[in-house]
Amino acid sequence: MDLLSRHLYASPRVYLRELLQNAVDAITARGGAGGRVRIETGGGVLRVHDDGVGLTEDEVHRLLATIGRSSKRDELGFARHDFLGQFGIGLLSAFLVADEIEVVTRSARGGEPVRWTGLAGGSYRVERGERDEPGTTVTLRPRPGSEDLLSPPVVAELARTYGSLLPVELTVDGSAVTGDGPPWRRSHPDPARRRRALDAYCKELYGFEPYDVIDLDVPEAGLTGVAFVLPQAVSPSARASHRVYLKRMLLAENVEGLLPDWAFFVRCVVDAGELRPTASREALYEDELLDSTRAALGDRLRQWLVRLSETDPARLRGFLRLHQLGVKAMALTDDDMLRVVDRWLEFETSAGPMTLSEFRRRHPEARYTTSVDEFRRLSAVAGAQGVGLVNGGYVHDTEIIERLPDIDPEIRLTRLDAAELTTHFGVLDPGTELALRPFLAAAQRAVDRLGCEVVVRDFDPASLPALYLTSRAAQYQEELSQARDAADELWADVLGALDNATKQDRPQLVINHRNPLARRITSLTEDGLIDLAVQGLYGQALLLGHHPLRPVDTAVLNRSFLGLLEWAVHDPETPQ
Ligand SMILES: Nc1ncnc2c1ncn2[C@@H]1O[C@H](COP(=O)(O)OP(=O)(O)OP(=O)(O)O)[C@@H](O)[C@H]1O
Repeated sequence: MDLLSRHLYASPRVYLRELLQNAVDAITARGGAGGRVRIETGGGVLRVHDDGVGLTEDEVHRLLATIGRSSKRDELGFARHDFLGQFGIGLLSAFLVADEIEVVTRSARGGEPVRWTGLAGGSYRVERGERDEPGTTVTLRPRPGSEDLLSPPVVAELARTYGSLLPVELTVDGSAVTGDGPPWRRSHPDPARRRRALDAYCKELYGFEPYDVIDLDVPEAGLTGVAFVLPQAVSPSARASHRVYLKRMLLAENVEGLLPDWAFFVRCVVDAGELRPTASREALYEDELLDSTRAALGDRLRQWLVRLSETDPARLRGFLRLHQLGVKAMALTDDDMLRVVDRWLEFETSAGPMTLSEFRRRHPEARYTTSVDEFRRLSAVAGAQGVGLVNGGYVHDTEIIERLPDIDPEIRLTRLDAAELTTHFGVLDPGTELALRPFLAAAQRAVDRLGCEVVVRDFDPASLPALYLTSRAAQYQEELSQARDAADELWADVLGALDNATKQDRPQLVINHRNPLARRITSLTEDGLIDLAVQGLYGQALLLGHHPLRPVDTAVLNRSFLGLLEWAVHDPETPQ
């Protein structure tokens, strides 16, 4: 008894739910229509009266006095469809708040009225009861310490919470608790007024005005309800929970797992006839039906979005601004969603914010980067060479871009290899090239030990003196050599063998011949100054491109900065 009554339920507040549930089931068993449940709180006791089917003395012994017995299962032990209860333990929850449960009942099938008194210790007695009409009255006297839970305001609140949508007439001390049933099933003169009523319902429940309201309907689960679209962005990792009624009795206000994980941008209220509760009635039982219901609800949200894209693009854009992460997550597995993203969601591109489909129209051979840094580094340069660049560095973006051929095999958006940009840069004419030979040799010496190669090219934007480019192969080389430094001997050997197998492909420092300062540097003749200037260009290109700085890079940057200062302020009288 202790195990069942104290360890199964999260809170003693459920006692009222269980009593209500039994009363409603008894009314259902009697044929349903016109049943009434009255709760009374006077005189320091709680009374729940129903005009349901009642119990004969025989049934009292069999059903009330035996834990785990229930009239609501069939011969094979399956829950009978129409009832809320099934486990035969619910009444015990009354022992959470009382030491004694009294049931006075008279069966609609005849026989004398009976009084059953159950004690928390496990014993019970059955006597003759007093009752004129068929039905049942359950009486609880609060255990010291539980008075509050049985007090009039708390009882009224609990009755409202659990029972306000029940299909019977329910009153607490004479005031009606039940009304017109689920708000989403009430009839309204026109859709606008219905929408206003549902907005108000959402506000009352969740405290927000919904961005939109989506009707839900999953016949196989006997489910109807509404999804309220949140008017504010939420973290996709926050588990969305929903208000679930089973056969119009509240199951819980925070049920998880009713919708697919990606649907974090809605809060739902649903009533389902066919979904099953766990024994504590605080969560949904994970079975195939819940699985398929979840999929069907996901489908419903998806259809809503696709429809919105066809009928109200402005509203869709507003929605996407709020909830793009959820939509992108959907697009990873869903083709329709991917089309919505392709057509409506703006990405960061070298031509400013733009949808992928629009961007592809303008740049049929566009490229994408897989990190924000790489995009920042190269978008201006790529843009100036006429190479369209999309930033695939934000959450889900690369995966989305790479999935585009699934909706159209013609789509060509390939990953940028920074080294390929140099193929768009102009080479110098042979005369200039020849004249620069001595400078190039000195420049190469200046950055040789930094593992980089110097070239001079002619490219836009002219304001950029130099650009540091790492090809993918060069990045791989760099990672390999860092791993080798950090690895122990065995792994260093293995990694070393790998290193030898790949061809040397070094990062490039591309000096821009179109930039006036860079051009003046290429005409320097003095070795010491070339050293400082080229290392300065190197450091500046690293910083500008947000490349990671190794200790050796920082040292070079320092050295060139101080050296150049020295040059700038040196006294022409003293030899350098
Ligand atoms: N108000 C009532 N009127 C008629 N019968 C009742 C009433 N309350 C309880 N019973 C009988 O007592 C049985 C046991 O009730 P109990 O609440 O323990 O379990 P249950 O409702 O069958 O299942 P669950 O544990 O899922 O609530 C019920 O199956 C029902 O036959």
